[in-house]
Amino acid sequence: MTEPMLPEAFKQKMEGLLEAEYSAFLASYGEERHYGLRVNTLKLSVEQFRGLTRLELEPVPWAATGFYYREGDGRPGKHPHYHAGLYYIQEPSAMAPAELLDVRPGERVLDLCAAPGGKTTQLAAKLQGTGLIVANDVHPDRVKALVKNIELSGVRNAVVLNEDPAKLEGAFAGYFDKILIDAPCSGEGMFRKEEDMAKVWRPDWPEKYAEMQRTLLKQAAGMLKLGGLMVYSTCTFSPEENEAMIAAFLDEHPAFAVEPAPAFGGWAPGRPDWLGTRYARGAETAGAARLWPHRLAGEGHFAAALRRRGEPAPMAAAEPAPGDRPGRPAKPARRGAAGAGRAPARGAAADPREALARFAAEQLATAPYGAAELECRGEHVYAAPAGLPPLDGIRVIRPGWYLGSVTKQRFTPSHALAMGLRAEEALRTVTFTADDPRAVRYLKGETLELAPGELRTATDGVPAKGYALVCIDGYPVGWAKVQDGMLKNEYPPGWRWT
Ligand SMILES: C[S@@+](CC[C@H](N)C(=O)[O-])C[C@H]1O[C@@H](n2cnc3c(N)ncnc32)[C@H](O)[C@@H]1O
Repeated sequence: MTEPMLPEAFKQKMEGLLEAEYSAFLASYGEERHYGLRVNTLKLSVEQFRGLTRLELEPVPWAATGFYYREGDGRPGKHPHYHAGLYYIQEPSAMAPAELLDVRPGERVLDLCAAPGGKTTQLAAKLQGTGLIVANDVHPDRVKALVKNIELSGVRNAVVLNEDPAKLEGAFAGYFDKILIDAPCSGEGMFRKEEDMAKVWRPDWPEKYAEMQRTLLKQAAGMLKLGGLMVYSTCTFSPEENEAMIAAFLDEHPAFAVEPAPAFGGWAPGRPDWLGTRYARGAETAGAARLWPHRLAGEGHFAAALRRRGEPAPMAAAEPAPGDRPGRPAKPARRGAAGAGRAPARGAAADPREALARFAAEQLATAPYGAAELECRGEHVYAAPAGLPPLDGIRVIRPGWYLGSVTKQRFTPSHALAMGLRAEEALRTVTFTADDPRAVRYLKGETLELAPGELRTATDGVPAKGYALVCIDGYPVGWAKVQDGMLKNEYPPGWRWT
């Protein structure tokens, strides 16, 4: 491959920093970039995916669900399995920060700079549908991509916000077990992947971004529980945005300490020797991780894990009592799985939850929203994860899993509902194999004809007319309405195969 045109000032700076290692660093820009994907374990296991795909996968040493694939080895971004959300295409070193955050089921997690959602979906997979993940990004356009990726991945317990973190500090003070700050940065680790980044880079960018990063770190710190862990990461090499950021933070926040990064294959320690004597706790930045493109198969990253010392207060885990959340409707009559069986009489009341319960009874085998709180915003119904604080005054894009909308007391299921379901949770399913041309025709939005027996029902006696969950190799990709052996396509226009 041809080397990207690296800015002269960048080369000089890196040569000064890396000294003897610089020639190996520079040579890495002449090598092929690395392609990666992460299996979405919300949908299937790594073994199941390996059994399904023809991609040749090599493990990423630091991510159990991460794999390298070869460019030209099919196009994973244009495959029916991609539309089923079976994997997320992610640069391998970008998988490191979420691994370092060590998220466990049941935790409350914040992804502060989340769009387009690579790390949000990675963290959500670690939660396995338990606890909750708040995904925030300040840019309205980028939030749209974040929502799409969360929905494609079938995440049920995410809340998506579009806020300046300053507005989150009050609502979420001391609330989260884990926080990821994947900070906006000068992007020096992107030069091989996106040449244009090298063209626009300026020598004063590290200082400019450092100012933003300092604020983000401080804001995140206030939202972390005692005993909680946060990871700060960038895809850049400059010490100003990395070791100096962490050292300054430690000097100002004595309650935080660096949790030393594990020694995964090729990970290098932070470089306190680049800081001089300016910071009292600079030496602790050796515990951060540097992923260098000349030392491992990845484009480059920095990540530091910071533990807030102290035991979490016993009250911190308490869930608010039902109805305790100002700005929300009073808690509805509990729905849960039972809601699927008991449909209120048609036309009895205008509560959107009743239309949802009717839909669940007629179209689903089980109502899959579990302990979530059903929340209505206008005609839209969401399943919000339990235990959220009031979100008044905060721009909430998704208060939870978007289930669908109600017009004239009729519930229309969302695409997000289809993507978050498992095939066995629908009463009617139609499955195509990924090789069946009808899989792509469905993804293009075409109406399809079914052969006898192709419509599967969860039990005998389910009417052949109604919503069917269309699956590829057994994994949902969207809705269709079945009538007289025809599949009327409900795949949303913005998602279609082009
Ligand atoms: C490195 S990207 C995040 C990538 C993302 N974590 C992923 O893995 O897909 C940084 C993000 O920070 C967002 N951002 C910039 N300033 C921000 C701020 N003050 N608060 C929250 N997000 C911000 C940008 O819009 C951008 O999407």
